Amino acid sequence: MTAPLLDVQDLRVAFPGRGFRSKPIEVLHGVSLDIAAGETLGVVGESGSGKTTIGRAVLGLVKPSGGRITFDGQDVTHAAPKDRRGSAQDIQVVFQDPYTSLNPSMQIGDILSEPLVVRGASQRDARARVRTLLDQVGLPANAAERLPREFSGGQRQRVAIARALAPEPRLIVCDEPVSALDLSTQAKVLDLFIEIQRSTGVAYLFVSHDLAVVRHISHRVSVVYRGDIVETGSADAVTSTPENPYTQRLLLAAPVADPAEQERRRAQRRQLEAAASGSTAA
Ligand SMILES: Nc1ncnc2c1ncn2[C@@H]1O[C@H](COP(=O)(O)OP(=O)(O)OP(=O)(O)O)[C@@H](O)[C@H]1O
Repeated sequence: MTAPLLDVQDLRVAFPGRGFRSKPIEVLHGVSLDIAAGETLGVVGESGSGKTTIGRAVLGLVKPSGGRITFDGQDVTHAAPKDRRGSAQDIQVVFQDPYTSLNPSMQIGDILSEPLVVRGASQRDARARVRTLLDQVGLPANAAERLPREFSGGQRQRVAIARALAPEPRLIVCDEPVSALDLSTQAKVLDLFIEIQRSTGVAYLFVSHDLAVVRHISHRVSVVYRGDIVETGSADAVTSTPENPYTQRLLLAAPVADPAEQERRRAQRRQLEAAASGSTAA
């Protein structure tokens, strides 16, 4: 078996407690996951379960208190982004909110070319790469001379995706990248992620609270509950016939169009909750 591109073993993260002399609060209690080159792992769970913290640890933005993160064979557990030799470029991010993640005073062309020029590309090469990137994410070439505010939410997210793609990463951490978009725009942006993966072979760590979204985009799915991964499997298995009671409840809580089906799920969920009361989900 080939080694995974990203290997996270027994990851623990603790944040400082609030009051003076209060103990650190552990929010990840030993999370293990791996992602192969070109694969999408969906990470799903309710708000506060620890999904974003997993992504931030992989990016080197929070310090693990235990465990090990290996990227392409290199131990990056304690390396801040600037100390990560090759992998600083190799792991990029797309955040949830395209309204705040782009510098409002910079033209799109500069947002996309700046990291390339910093890495030594000539202005001419950077401009050519910007044209390719805009085309890759379905934006017109003249977008380069415009400001973020001239674009819709979906288009801004396309710019954020182009920015992540600029250094030709091997992994993109996608943190709820479609949650701020309306449903039809969500579908288009998800399809764009899939198309980009087919053409570039990039892998995604795709964080979302929405099972339907992770089902659409992921090869495999890991379910996080209160800082632990309680189930990992193929996207199809986890999102249609989950084994873990917490995943079952998450699935039953997902909105469905048919009111009768909605009521059936509500009743099933009540049963599961009654059965789970007094025990843990894992
Ligand atoms: N910088 C921080 N300092 C202290 N506590 C934090 C910090 N970041 C996150 N937490 C806490 O860690 C836990 C997990 O948060 P995290 O943002 O990873 O969850 P999440 O599943 O991504 O939730 P959401 O979907 O709401 O973003 C939460 O209890 C949160 O309050």
